[in-house]
Amino acid sequence: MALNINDTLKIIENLYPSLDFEIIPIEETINRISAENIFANCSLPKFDNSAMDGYAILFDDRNNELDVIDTIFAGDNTNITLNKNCCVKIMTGAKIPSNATAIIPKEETKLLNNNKIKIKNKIKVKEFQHIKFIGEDISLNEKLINIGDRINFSKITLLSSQGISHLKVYKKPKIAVFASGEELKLHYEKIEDYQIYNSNTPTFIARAKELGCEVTFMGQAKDSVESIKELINNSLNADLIITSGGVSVGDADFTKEAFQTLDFDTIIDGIIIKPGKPTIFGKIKNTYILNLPGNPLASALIFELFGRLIIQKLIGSNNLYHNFILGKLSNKLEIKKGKYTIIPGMFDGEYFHVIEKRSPGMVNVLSKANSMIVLDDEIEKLPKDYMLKILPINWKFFTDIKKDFITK
Ligand SMILES: Nc1nc2c(c(=O)[nH]1)N[C@H]1C(S)=C(S)[C@@H](COP(=O)(O)OP(=O)(O)OC[C@H]3O[C@@H](n4cnc5c(N)ncnc54)[C@H](O)[C@@H]3O)O[C@H]1N2
Ligand code: MOO
Repeated sequence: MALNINDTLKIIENLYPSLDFEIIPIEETINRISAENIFANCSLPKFDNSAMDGYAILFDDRNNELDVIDTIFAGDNTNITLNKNCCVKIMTGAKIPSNATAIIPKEETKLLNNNKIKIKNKIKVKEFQHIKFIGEDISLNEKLINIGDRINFSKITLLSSQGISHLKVYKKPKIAVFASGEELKLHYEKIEDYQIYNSNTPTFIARAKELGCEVTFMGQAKDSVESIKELINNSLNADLIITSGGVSVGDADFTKEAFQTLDFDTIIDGIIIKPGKPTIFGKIKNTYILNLPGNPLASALIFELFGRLIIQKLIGSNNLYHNFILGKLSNKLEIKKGKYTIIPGMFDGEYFHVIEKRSPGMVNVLSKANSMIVLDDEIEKLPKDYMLKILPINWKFFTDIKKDFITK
């Protein structure tokens, strides 16, 4: 029986695939998911230091002429204490004298002679100004990375600042992809007028790679149970098999039957959603299987809505839910009510423009879209400017239109 969208999401939320890990140099961890919590093993800054090139002084001496007793560079290992009316010349990042209570930038001082300075008139000095204090950035034992966090450049900042060279990350999940359909040919093959190119398989190979998976193309099944079974058997070392086509009720739709003969444990048999209702999800031993419909747009949208969440599980991410951005509908919209509906569109930063021509069998839709909305089954009409919850698909947030992005 077909499930509603919330039950489908709940099933995915409650999958607990077994995840393997490996330990790799941090330089290679980009886009991987951490399999360990990381705590700070040292405070940052490690010692009180200067934020400016200038002079470290005692705040109470700010109106006096000061003797320059030493110079401290970043990296110097010093242990200086200031006496009254003394100061040290100091560089940005250098350890300050233990009792210094202000740093005066060089340009706010005048040199009286080689060894004497005075803060220029009219300069207001605040106690502790331009001092970076021990631990104000990172405190000892602070949690820096959680299990399930995706590693990006800013996590690399944290790891390298702590002298951490290697990280335990989840192994990339193995995804096997194939399609079925007698009419299909691969894009590098010669085709006849009555045949079509298989665009779904390359799509899912590309998308799964983008999402951090190791992907294998398994080939293309003929419209026969035996042919599909052979590909399934060859794919069972994968964590997830993605297929498309052959899941509806046509005389040549054998995907379902082929899986059934192989101890397929059906988890989802149809989703009450448009497009993509005939979607099937299940498991053989430890391999999950997502049978998407053959229609290119239907399969791609179902993959974006549900398949991506399955992949979030398989890569070990702790981000297991869709997030959205609020934006306005650019023009009024009318749809047939009765089913939850996925609608692709282009969000320009303010307005969501529905892609008008969007039949489930089309291929020329998602390349024009960067996002989608999911409408409740009660909705029939939406007015222009209606506030939508927009789910990103292909979202880099650069645009081909020059915009003034400064907040004024
Ligand atoms: N009597 C009914 N017919 C259909 C129903 C239904 O409920 N009752 N559901 C429709 C819906 S909804 C969908 S979606 C499709 C799904 O069908 P299949 O998954 O069995 O897909 P196919 O029949 O194999 O193909 C459908 C369509 O997509 C093209 N296709 C298939 N694979 C690829 C590929 N890899 N690359 C590009 N295009 C592909 C195929 O040529 C067909 O045109 O069933 C409806 N029918
Ligand atoms: O999945 Mo179908 O029409 O809903 O393309």
